[in-house]
Amino acid sequence: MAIFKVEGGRRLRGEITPQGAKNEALQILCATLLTQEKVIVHNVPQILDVIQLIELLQAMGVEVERLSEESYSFRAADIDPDYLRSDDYCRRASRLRGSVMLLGPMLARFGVGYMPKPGGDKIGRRRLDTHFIGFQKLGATLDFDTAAACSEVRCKELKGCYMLLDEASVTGTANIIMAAVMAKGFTTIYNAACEPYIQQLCLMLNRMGARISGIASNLLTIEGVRELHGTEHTLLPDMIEVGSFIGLAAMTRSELTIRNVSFENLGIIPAQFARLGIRFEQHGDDIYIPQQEHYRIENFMDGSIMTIADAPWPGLTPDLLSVFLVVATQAKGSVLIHQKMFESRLFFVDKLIDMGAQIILCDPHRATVIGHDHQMRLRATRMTSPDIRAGVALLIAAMSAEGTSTIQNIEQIDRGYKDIDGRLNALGARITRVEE
Ligand SMILES: CC(=O)N[C@H]1[C@@H](OP(=O)(O)OP(=O)(O)OC[C@H]2O[C@@H](n3ccc(=O)[nH]c3=O)[C@H](O)[C@@H]2O)O[C@H](CO)[C@@H](O)[C@@H]1O
Ligand SMILES: C=C(OP(=O)(O)O)C(=O)O
Repeated sequence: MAIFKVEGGRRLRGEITPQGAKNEALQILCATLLTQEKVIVHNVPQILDVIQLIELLQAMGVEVERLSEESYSFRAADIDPDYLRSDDYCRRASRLRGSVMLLGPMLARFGVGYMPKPGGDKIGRRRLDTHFIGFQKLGATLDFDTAAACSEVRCKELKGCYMLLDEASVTGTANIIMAAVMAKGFTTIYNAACEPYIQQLCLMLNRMGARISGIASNLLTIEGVRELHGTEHTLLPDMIEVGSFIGLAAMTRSELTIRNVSFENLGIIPAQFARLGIRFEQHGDDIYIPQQEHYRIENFMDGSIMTIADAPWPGLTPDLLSVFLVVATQAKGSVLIHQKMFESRLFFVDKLIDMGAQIILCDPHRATVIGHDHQMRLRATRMTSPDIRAGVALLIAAMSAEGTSTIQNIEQIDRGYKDIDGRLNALGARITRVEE
């Protein structure tokens, strides 16, 4: 188990380029199972979740070739569906959330898929109803083996249909799309998630020969085709990393340029940071954040206290609320952070309170933050990273704090952020990785 020792109070300076997007990578890598031809993927981030998914694909029989540091080719010509019943598969698949998206492609191509309870962040209930109801509507049967805690989906032939999803689940939508691309006839998915990563998946599938229309909206129509072919795909920059770096720059009063952010795919994220009073400039596809001593949270137009809340895309992604929360602790003014989707994602505020932040956890979903306006520095402490995003929020807190903090369980951060210590140290941070 490794820990970070973080020397706080250092200002950073320079340029940083976001990694390829974690949550897009997980969808795209699963989609490579949909064809026996070669699929080349560029900008693949070297993070734990992605590495584990690549290893899992290899164990399933996918030929994987690393073409360069961040480019891979995948060829799923010789898949053994029976391997998915093995303990080895269950052990590997249950390490990450993204493995749930193996189900749709397996069902589409081999008529069967198995899934143990997936891993991922422990941030509250994370149900899979949307996935399974979608598969059932397409004609699959679902069996749950209680003893093995494993679900099996099976079908002879998938048939297109109309479905209105009970919620705009991101991985659920991706899974149903991948199942439907080779189903017979037309599938219509209403209340589909439509975030850029889903758009990217649809664009890639269309390049492979699928017929998906309505991309970028919440109403997708898919005309099933007999087979899909190989293609090449480049992952978008990780918008959660971009947001984390904006927050980091503000909190540590640093001057940073974030390169090649794909601004048009950041949606409401930059505007929400602007409402916290953080200034930045868009230079082409870069974001420049000048050094700023203070940032003042806006009120709503009627004078009431600002709320920052998550919502399905094009609303604000829940994955950035932990970063917004930590950044607000040094803003001027107050804000209510409302995490609507997950019920256990705000508990990490206890640590921030220990560090001297003024936060009231109103209930599991809402926290009120009263900013210090940098009049009082947070105090260094020892803490544990509970999930990827809280982990990075605690890292940001530690980097702004007075003294040296220790962060345990940094594997959680490594799941989603590539070489975060090395990349931030190159900008002037002092983060030491220690194996314990
Ligand atoms: C591997 C991956 O891509 N993980 C992301 C994916 O997880 P994942 O696809 O698992 O998350 P879902 O979109 O299914 O839903 C997340 C949670 O939000 C709730 N919910 C969802 C949709 C909705 O319209 N209303 C609502 O309340 C669900 O009940 C669930 O509790 O999307 C989440 C929501 O953006 C992100 O936090 C995760 O990082
Ligand atoms: C919740 C997240 O990841 P996962 O769905 O993989 O647990 C995340 O990326 O913030």
